[in-house]
Amino acid sequence: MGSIIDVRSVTKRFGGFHAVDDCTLSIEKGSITGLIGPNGAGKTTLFNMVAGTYVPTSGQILLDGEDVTGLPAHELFNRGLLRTFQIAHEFSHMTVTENLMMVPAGQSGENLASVWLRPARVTQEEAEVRKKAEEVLDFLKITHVKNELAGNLSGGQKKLLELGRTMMVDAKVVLLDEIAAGVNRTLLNDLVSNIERLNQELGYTFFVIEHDMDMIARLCDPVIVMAAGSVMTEGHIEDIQKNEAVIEAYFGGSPTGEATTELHKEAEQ
Ligand SMILES: Nc1ncnc2c1ncn2[C@@H]1O[C@H](COP(=O)(O)OP(=O)(O)OP(=O)(O)O)[C@@H](O)[C@H]1O
Repeated sequence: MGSIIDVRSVTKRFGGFHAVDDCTLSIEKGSITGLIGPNGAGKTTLFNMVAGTYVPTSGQILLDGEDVTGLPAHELFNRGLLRTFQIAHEFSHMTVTENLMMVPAGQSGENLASVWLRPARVTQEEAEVRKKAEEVLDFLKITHVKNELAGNLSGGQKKLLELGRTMMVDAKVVLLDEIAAGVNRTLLNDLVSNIERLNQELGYTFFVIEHDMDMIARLCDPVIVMAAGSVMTEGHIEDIQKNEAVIEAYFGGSPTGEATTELHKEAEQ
């Protein structure tokens, strides 16, 4: 199918420290690719560069074959690359439907002048956006909470809403950052199946940073392992969990051994 994201020899330095160091990887179109690695491996820094939050010190990032190195997040958004964020505090006072409806408007640069000058167009657009929000709620099976304030949702429902926000625009690739954190197992199942449906039915590509190995094992293929700022290996999770170098990297990177225990636990199952 070809790649949708290509990271070519990307480095990010903070002072003299290489948080990401000559990193090269590709995300295949239509895949759900996981990114794991011990604490401090550079996963978040890499994500921040792919998502347009940080500009690489050197190297190149391509989105669907086009050079997007250094483009800010809103331009990447317009090209179909989205990242899920926690619902910000100010949005927690808005309903679930309102949270969904503000995604396209907030990004298209709709301003007060255009609202005054072209009220008919705005009304029609609003009706279309509301319809889209209803379709998203239906897809995610959360219509029953559409009038609930976002701040009142459970952790898992908030994650579904975050996922829903990516569906309000035509996403090509979605970056998921620790989406399983704070979600109970039942809602995690809903989350996993919705991500799989978005992938299979709507063709979304997902790039996922996750510490929860259960989530990675169920969802991601392939899995990329980062250590010390660059890619250590890539493959199926079963092979990764048996890889001695990966286990060693987890031991070295995690003095508490927590991450390693997670990795072993999965390998033993
Ligand atoms: N803004 C920054 N300024 C200086 N150093 C930074 C900055 N951001 C990250 N680092 C350093 O870069 C390294 C990689 O951090 P990063 O957060 O990317 O790792 P990670 O793999 O996401 O780790 P974790 O799994 O713990 O979230 C760490 O040593 C971190 O301290």
